Amino acid sequence: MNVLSAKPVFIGDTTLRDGEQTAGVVFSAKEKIAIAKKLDAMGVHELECGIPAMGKEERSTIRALVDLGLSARLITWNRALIPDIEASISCGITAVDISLCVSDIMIESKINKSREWVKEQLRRALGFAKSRGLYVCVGGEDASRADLSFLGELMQIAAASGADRFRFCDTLGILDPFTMQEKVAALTAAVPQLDVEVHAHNDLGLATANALAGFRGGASYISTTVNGLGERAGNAALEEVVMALKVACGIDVGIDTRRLAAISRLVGKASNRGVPAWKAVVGERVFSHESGVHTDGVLKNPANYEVFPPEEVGLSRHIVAGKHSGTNGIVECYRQIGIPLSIEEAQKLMARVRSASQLIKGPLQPQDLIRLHETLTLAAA
Ligand SMILES: CC(=O)SCCNC(=O)CCNC(=O)[C@H](O)C(C)(C)COP(=O)(O)OP(=O)(O)OC[C@H]1O[C@@H](n2cnc3c(N)ncnc32)[C@H](O)[C@@H]1OP(=O)(O)O
Ligand SMILES: O=C(O)CCC(=O)C(=O)O
Repeated sequence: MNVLSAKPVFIGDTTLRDGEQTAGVVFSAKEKIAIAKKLDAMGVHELECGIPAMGKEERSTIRALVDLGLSARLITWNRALIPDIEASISCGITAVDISLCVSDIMIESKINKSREWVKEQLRRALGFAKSRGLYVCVGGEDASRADLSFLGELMQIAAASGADRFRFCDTLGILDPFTMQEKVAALTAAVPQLDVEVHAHNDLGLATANALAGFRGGASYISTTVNGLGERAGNAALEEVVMALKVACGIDVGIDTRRLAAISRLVGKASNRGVPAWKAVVGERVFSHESGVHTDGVLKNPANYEVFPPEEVGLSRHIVAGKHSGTNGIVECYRQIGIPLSIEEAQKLMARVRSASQLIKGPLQPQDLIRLHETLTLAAA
């Protein structure tokens, strides 16, 4: 049992906010409702569901999501501006993320303000939200490039003004997991009274690793999106985070993992961003075996080459006949189409399977296997 398993961990999924911010992606209200219902049914703890400041249409979708009465907490994204928070309240929302730029580069060259302004605006916006009884997460945009002592100061202000948690954002996806763990650990040690969320982007392909590193550093909330959708290279993927916590860290976050493939397909379709066949955890072919040594091992015991059974995430196993097949794999492929083979027959077929696969540059389909089997029978006649 991993030592971390005693620590509570909550998944805050932002497919409907950061996921939809993927350039060119739009979810209809119907799609947002379908995605939210499925995420809720599988046990995701919190859904960041949109940005009320965007306008009437977005607010009407958020209201419809509120009306669903889901078990998951619904939270909206807001700039540290009172009208943004008022727009959230008008949707019936009871939890808000109040976002502030916290790195000097963004404070100076994006919002054209000062650290003092950020501190003051935090007090003002947070004070307003708390006076309206809202659950508040303070979002530290670009926290990974911010001065750590300034972050600590902001977190102290946030805690003293009643914030419920602080979101540490690696907005540009620049951290390595070791640095992520160190930074989050320093902040959770400095301000232990405030829950921390880790929000990791995937610009260097490290989002999932960084999400887990943030958790190891003391974060109790992990921000995810289905399929890792999100700004630029995306966010830490829900399916990767949940399964990595389960398999690599021994932590069950209470999410029904058997529904991961289905939610992945739903979001893939709604976002018009197909899921690559080799996508970690949920790709259609991540439980496909062709290579002789691997297939033989899997047929004897799937645990030889599968980190968890495919059914655990709603997928199934495929044994494929192709260029790298061995005898035992070929016997299995023929067995699956109702043709029992002896080892000698499989050995004879192996060279033909290899050549055919090289010719078509891919795996053999049942009709190809039947045709090759006929050539074998003819040769024997
Ligand atoms: C890292 C992230 O993913 S943060 C989430 C970002 N998501 C989005 O931007 C998607 C939705 N956004 C929108 O619909 C629009 O940008 C809106 C409604 C939020 C704002 O629209 P506009 O008022 O037209 O402003 P515009 O988008 O051009 O510029 C952003 C403004 O917000 C300000 N701003 C940015 N972040 C913050 C913040 N955390 N707190 C306060 N103000 C902020 C900027 O300084 C800029 O204001 P300025 O024009 O006075 O300099
Ligand atoms: O400020 C926040 O709460 C989140 C912003 C965000 O999505 C990011 O910084 O990547």
